[in-house]
Amino acid sequence: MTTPKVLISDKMSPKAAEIFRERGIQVDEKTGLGKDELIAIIGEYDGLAIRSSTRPDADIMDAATNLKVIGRAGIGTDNIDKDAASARGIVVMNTPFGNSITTAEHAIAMMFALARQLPEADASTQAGKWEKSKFMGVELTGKTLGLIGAGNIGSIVADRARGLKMKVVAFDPFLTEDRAVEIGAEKVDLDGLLSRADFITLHTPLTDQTRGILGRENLERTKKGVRIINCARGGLIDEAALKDLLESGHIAGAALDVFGEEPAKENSLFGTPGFVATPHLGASTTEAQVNVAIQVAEQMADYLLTGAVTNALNTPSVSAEEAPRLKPYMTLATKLGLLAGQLAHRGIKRVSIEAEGALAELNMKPVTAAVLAGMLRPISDTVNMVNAPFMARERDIDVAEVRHDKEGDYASLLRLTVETSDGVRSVAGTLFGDNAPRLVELFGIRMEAELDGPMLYIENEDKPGFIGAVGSTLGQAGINIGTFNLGRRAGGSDAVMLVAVDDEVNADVMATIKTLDGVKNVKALTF
Ligand SMILES: NC(=O)C1=CN([C@@H]2O[C@H](COP(=O)(O)OP(=O)(O)OC[C@H]3O[C@@H](n4cnc5c(N)ncnc54)[C@H](O)[C@@H]3O)[C@@H](O)[C@H]2O)C=CC1
Ligand SMILES: O=C(O)C(=O)COP(=O)(O)O
Repeated sequence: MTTPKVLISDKMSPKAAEIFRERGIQVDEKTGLGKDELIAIIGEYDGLAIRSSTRPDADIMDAATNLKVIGRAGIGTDNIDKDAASARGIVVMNTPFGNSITTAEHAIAMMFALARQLPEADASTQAGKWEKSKFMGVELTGKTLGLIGAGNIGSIVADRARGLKMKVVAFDPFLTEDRAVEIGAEKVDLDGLLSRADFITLHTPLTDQTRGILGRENLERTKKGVRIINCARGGLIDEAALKDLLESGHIAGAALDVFGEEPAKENSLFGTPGFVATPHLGASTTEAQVNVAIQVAEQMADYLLTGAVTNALNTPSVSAEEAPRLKPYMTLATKLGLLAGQLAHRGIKRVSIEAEGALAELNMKPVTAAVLAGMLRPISDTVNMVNAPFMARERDIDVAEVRHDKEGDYASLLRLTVETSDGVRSVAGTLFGDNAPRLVELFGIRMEAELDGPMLYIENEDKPGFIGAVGSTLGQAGINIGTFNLGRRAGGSDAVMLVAVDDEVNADVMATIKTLDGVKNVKALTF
């Protein structure tokens, strides 16, 4: 394996580079690159470690011909085109907890800043004005804090706010009543929150559903004198409406750490009375930055060196212990998927993926992803383990995973049962001695075959002389046979043959084989 190479393209704690080097990974740190500059060099790298400034999009990923993983030292991944990454098989991972306390503390700091007008009072005092009567504040005790988004950061904010004797109400469609009780918040709908909250703080990701969640209409429905804090993402609030409502006095204060356009060197809100701004500092503490740098570097190094996947947004997790055990099963799964996909004549409607024996004890999600990647490869040049589950869903393929407790004939077995409009057919395989994948059953017929290189699949009536006829047709065409794998349905006249050939079989030879007496179906396969 060649030494993987990682580019760190945003400012990060030196811990990240240190860890990459300790793990034997080459690392370059080049921050502040323009898009074209990044495109010019990204082809060299296997990994890209970023924060929020680098915005990897489809153009950058097209140039990133070796890129296997993008690691976000932080939480939000709205700066990464995840569909483009998935389509190219690039794993996207983040560090979901490393900066959450720090960000929650920033939201609380912003709340105090608004309640006591700290930034304006500071500027005025340092300007020698001593305007004691101008800066009349409000107490937090007894006030209602409305949380929009009660995930990791929102829950920490709720905990701190309760420590300040505030009443916490939360709007989050995914928050259960039990969890609301646990975090000490009352679950409410958005209207209830807008009408009751004295302070509103946002803690959702930026998605198509949350974009503009505090648009003009919702801002107008807030309680008069409300104070609003946004340490989540700029696109959640309508900035123009916020400015109008601050100027009209309906909103008493707003503190934004994040903006629709960043870096926000200019913004219409700047200078508005009651407005407080910080330059996306939510995650900027020494502690949080060390946490996320260590975590992102460890996760990326694990993936590049061992295949272990942690905190990925577009592919199932695989632990460092599981990765080496799963690897041969993934190869088996891909090969069986390829076989099933190549032999399916019509669109696949349903696939059942069954595990027996040792495999049934392992994490099935990556195995399923590998099956689907193999199965869809005949119809897609771009499918891979990362995007295969999405592609299967897009094609309405129903995917079922089944684990069997019972021991079968093999130490482990993987069986795929594929349903198309032509019927239901299954293939099964196992791992032999040195973890070598082997097919052991094809459409209910027992046979043992390695699935490798170009192969010919032939279904025929079981008649004397048939094998010889196939052999001589291939021989006359100058095609060398590697292995001949035969199987026969018990008691019946159906036989199947998988022939490993050294070279691909051309259309003329295929046509000749199709004319042999007893042939029912012929297909050229590749693995
Ligand atoms: N200012 C900064 O420097 C930082 C900002 N952030 C931002 O904070 C966001 C939240 O982070 P976490 O709490 O760790 O994420 P999380 O995933 O733990 O929580 C997000 C919550 O939002 C909720 N949610 C999703 N859609 C919603 C909707 N339509 N309405 C209401 N709630 C909805 C989810 O159910 C979830 O509970 C991140 O996505 C990131 O954008 C995170 C870290 C630092
Ligand atoms: O973790 C997040 O989502 C953040 O917004 C932090 O952004 P940053 O890493 O400070 O650019």
